[in-house]
Amino acid sequence: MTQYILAIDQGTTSSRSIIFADDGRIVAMAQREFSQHYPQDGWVEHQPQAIWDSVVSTLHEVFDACDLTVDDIATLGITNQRETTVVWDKHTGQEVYPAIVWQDRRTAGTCRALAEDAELVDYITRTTGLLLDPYFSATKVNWILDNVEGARARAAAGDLLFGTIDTYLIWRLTGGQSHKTDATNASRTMLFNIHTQQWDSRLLETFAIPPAMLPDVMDCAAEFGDVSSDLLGKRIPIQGVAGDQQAALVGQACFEKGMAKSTYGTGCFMILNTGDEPLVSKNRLLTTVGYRLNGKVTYALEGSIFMAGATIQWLRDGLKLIDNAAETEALAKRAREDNGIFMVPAFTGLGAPYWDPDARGAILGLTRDTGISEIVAAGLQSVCYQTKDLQKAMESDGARPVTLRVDGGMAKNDWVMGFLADILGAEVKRPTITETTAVGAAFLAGLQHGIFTGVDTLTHCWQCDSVFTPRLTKSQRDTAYEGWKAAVARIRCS
Ligand SMILES: Nc1ncnc2c1ncn2[C@@H]1O[C@H](COP(=O)(O)OP(=O)(O)O)[C@@H](O)[C@H]1O
Ligand SMILES: O=P(O)(O)OC[C@H](O)CO
Repeated sequence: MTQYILAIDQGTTSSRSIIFADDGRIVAMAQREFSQHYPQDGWVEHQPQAIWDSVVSTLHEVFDACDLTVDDIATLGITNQRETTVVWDKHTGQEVYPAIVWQDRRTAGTCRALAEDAELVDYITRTTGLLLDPYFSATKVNWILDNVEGARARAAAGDLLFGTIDTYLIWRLTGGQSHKTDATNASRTMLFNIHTQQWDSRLLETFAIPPAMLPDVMDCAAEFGDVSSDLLGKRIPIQGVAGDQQAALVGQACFEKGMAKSTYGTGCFMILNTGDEPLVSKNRLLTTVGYRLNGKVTYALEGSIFMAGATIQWLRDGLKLIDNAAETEALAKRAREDNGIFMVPAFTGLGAPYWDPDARGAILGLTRDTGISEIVAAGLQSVCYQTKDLQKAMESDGARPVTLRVDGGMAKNDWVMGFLADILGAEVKRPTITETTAVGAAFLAGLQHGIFTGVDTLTHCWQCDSVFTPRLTKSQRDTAYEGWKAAVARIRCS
């Protein structure tokens, strides 16, 4: 008899619930967007209640979209936007402040001040694999405790809990019975020692965070608690959890050292499986937990690009050059080739490997015959050139990606994927199922539940939809990439 798995994918702009059959098929999906709040320049917040409401709505709607009932569901997996920070009262469940989102830069000053201590900066990188940056949860928790009246005293008294979105959802789904996270989400807090797999007491002291606020850290396939029967009418075990980018690594079946995936959504996150050893980057890539199964950690290198699909949104909403993202493909095909136009989409600075927060965007090489097609093509190409930067950084760290699997909204664009293969000089593979984050969460839950016996099951289920093969000669590729590097050099601030 077919077994069914429910996956919650709680992303930055929307929440999805997806039901998978045990052969990997998607049976039904429901999605809800929720509001983004920008209370000040550089601040990004979510209302935890709005996140919760969107999740609960999709949990009901996904059953409306198919013939199954909750009795058909064997297990539940969760994947989530990472780093986003919630602090709540453990007695009332009430958050003390809105969720501070991963994109929020309000703690940049704190990070700059701490960065004067070179030994601390080095300690953070050695211990957590991360860079001292507002992106991660640690300074966000510290900010809440410092800025919400009475919060520090309540935290010291043991009344407040901290969680990333997985933990917050587990807490609410279980009716406040379970305060847990998984090793991938913990590895994005800047409070977690990725070598010992423990919360780090020195960092908790540095960021003045009481240890009692922290969730227990579990494997990605583990017992996280049961969804309370009040919610869906039946208890369902939560048995798989991973941050969304790591869940995509799992969902893309990148289980061998050297396999990489790149997710092209709003931003782009490229993650390379580096096996048992945490490889320390000399090129400002992040070392992170890829997944942890049966207590065994598989490490990964990660490069984060802030503007991927968001560049296309800007072409649509900011410049109004296009009506929808899909149009870009036909326009780019019409663009003059080798036109020497480069767009550097540093709207909020540059991410990996530059980490240049003050850089700002530019379009270079305009001539009288530049038209909309050329500008659109340059926007699409910028995402590929940034991926090339990450590939180069990984290679220079001694970790050449041998396979690149792609997913996310932008991966649907054949022209972009073709150019990506051209500029990387490597094959790019797109799977049939592109909901890879949810696949990863469902797979982890199914693994713990005993529906799947091991990672080999997913390796065999993964199906390729398209392979994009490089067409440019090495010299054409090198010339194009030199042009990109020159353009980036023009806008760098640090
Ligand atoms: N055919 C396309 N060509 C280029 N970009 C696209 C295309 N379709 C969607 N996108 C871009 O992909 C993004 C949406 O991808 P998605 O994976 O849903 O993102 P997220 O999960 O971050 O919200 C949007 O920013 C959109 O501009
Ligand atoms: O929600 P997404 O897909 O934009 O992913 C966000 C990342 O997890 C942030 O690190």
